[in-house]
Order: sequence, then structure tokens, then C-alpha cells
Amino acid sequence: MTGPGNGPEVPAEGGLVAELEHMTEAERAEHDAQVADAVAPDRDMAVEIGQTLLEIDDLTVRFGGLTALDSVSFAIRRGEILGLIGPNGAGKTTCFNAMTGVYRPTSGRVLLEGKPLGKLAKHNITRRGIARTFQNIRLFAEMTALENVVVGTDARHRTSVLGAILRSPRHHREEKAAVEKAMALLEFVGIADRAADKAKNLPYGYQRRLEIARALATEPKLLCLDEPAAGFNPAEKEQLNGLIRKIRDDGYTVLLIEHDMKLVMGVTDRIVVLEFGRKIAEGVPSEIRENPAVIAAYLGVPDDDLA
Ligand SMILES: Nc1ncnc2c1ncn2[C@@H]1O[C@H](COP(=O)(O)OP(=O)(O)OP(=O)(O)O)[C@@H](O)[C@H]1O
Repeated sequence: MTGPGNGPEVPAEGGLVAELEHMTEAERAEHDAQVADAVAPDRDMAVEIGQTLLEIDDLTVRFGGLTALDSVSFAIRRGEILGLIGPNGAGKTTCFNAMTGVYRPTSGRVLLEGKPLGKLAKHNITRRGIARTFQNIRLFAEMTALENVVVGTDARHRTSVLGAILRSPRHHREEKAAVEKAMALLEFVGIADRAADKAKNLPYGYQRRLEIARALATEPKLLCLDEPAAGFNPAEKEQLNGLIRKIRDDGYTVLLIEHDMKLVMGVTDRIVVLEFGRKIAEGVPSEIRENPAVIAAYLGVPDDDLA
């Protein structure tokens, strides 16, 4: 792992930002395409676009006497943005936690590309291709933005510990590639100008984007975002909408937990709705908006939020 003291050298980012400002529209488009290429997932996928990537099969999670998730089933198709919504305490985060190995399901299964995740540990689930961000930002505060993302690429590294200690040629190559990829990711999420700043010194919106860049660094098949718009103003939510679409357009599949209905309705392809641990609806945003069970579940939520 890269430590704060001996971290990777940050390319002269001021130069890059200045360069970008002076590019013509065509040059900028070509540059963006190159960045998108560098960020694009580079791994084998067992399923085609539109086919089931992840299946939640009859999943139940109990905490003592409380059933947080009650026989929930739904599928995420490769290449879509799926929204997971529901009132507070509905079981959304529990579902994420059961998918990513934080909690063991009481019963039921989670299958990625048709294969059960079983009792895999968290890091092995990351390796299988599920990455996530958290409701409460979890970054390495004392590391730079770039280092935080380089750490994410570690999940894909093949150098042995001995190779890293002896600084083998493979380790060297992987480290250089990791820094280049991390820089591309920072640019992709729009925060490359602060690559050399410690995470703790970044503005809140940048920290949220950094979390996304770090999750993408693991080259996930599925990216799970847990309330990425929390604390954002309307302009930041609009930018986040653009970023989530860009991530999908670059070849990723996205599962989004979000309370902001305008964002959810505007960015998702389909939505699954939970209430009291049960799935109460599933469909495209226009169906969900008019579903009586969903409207009832959200009674008390201002109308504007569902509009
Ligand atoms: N580790 C835990 N131990 C005990 N109960 C838990 C635990 N995690 C979640 N719960 C309970 O499970 C239920 C579902 O919680 P969960 O956090 O999954 O809901 P949520 O839909 O994500 O809510 P929110 O939108 O408020 O984040 C709640 O009643 C919660 O108190």
C-alpha cells in the first residue's frame, strides 16, 4: 500500500488544468475521450449488456428480533442505473451490506454473474467486482487524493508482497500504471486539480467525488453508491447526475441508494422500492412515481420530492 510519506509523484496538475482551459471544443472532446478510455473497465464479463449482472435472491437479514430485509428479490442488469429507494429504515443499506460482505444474510443468496457470493470476505467481494461508497465518507484523511485512488487500484495488483519489497520490475510497472490510472480517474470525476491535496483538506463535494474515484479504481463490475448526494446543493446534485450518467456510459453498472427523488427519478433506468424490509414496487421511474403503494409509503414526504 502507498503511504503518505513515500507516495506516488503527482504529475504537474496545474499544467494540465491550464492546458484544458486553452483547448478548443474539439480538442477538449478528444481529451475527454482519452480520459474515458483510460478509466473504462478493462476486465472480462460473463454477461452481455442488458443481462442479469447481479441477482438478489430471496434475501432475508435479521438483527435479533428485527427483520431488516424480508425475502427481497430483484436483479440488476448489466449497463443500467438501478435506484434502490424507500423511507428511512426500509432496509436499503442493509441490502448493500449483505451484498458487499459486511453482513451475512440470514437466508437467501446474492449471485454475481450467476455465481453465488456465499461467505466471501469483503475484500474478495471487491475482487469479484462489487465496489461501494458509504453514507458517511470513509477516506484516508492524511493521504492525498491521488494516493487514496492508488490504494483502490491495489485490489487489482498481482505483485507478491516479496515483489513489492524487492521493488521487482512488475511492481514498478504496476505502480506507474496505477498512478496514471488514478490521475485519469481523478480527472474523470472532475477533481484532478486537487490531486496533491490531503483528503481531509478537500471540500465536501470533492471528497464525495474522491470516494467514487476510489471505488472505480477497483474496476468494479457493479458500483454501489450509498446516498452520494447527501449534503449537496441543487447545482452539485445536477453535476452528480451528469457524473453518474458518465460512469454508466463508460461501461459500468450502477446501483444507487438515494433519498433525493428528483435525482433518482432523473438519473435511473429502473427503480426498486423497499418499505419495512419488503420490496413493494419495481419499475421504470414513471411507473414508480404513480404507484399507489409507493405514494402511500412516502406519505408525509413533500409532494415536490416525488414530482
Ligand atoms: N447492525 C444493525 N443492528 C441492528 N439493527 C440494524 C443494524 N443495521 C440496520 N439495522 C436496522 O435495520 C433496519 C433497516 O436499516 P437500514 O439502515 O438498512 O435502512 P435504510 O433504508 O438504509 O435507512 P436510511 O435511509 O435511514 O439509511 C432499521 O430498523 C435499522 O435500525
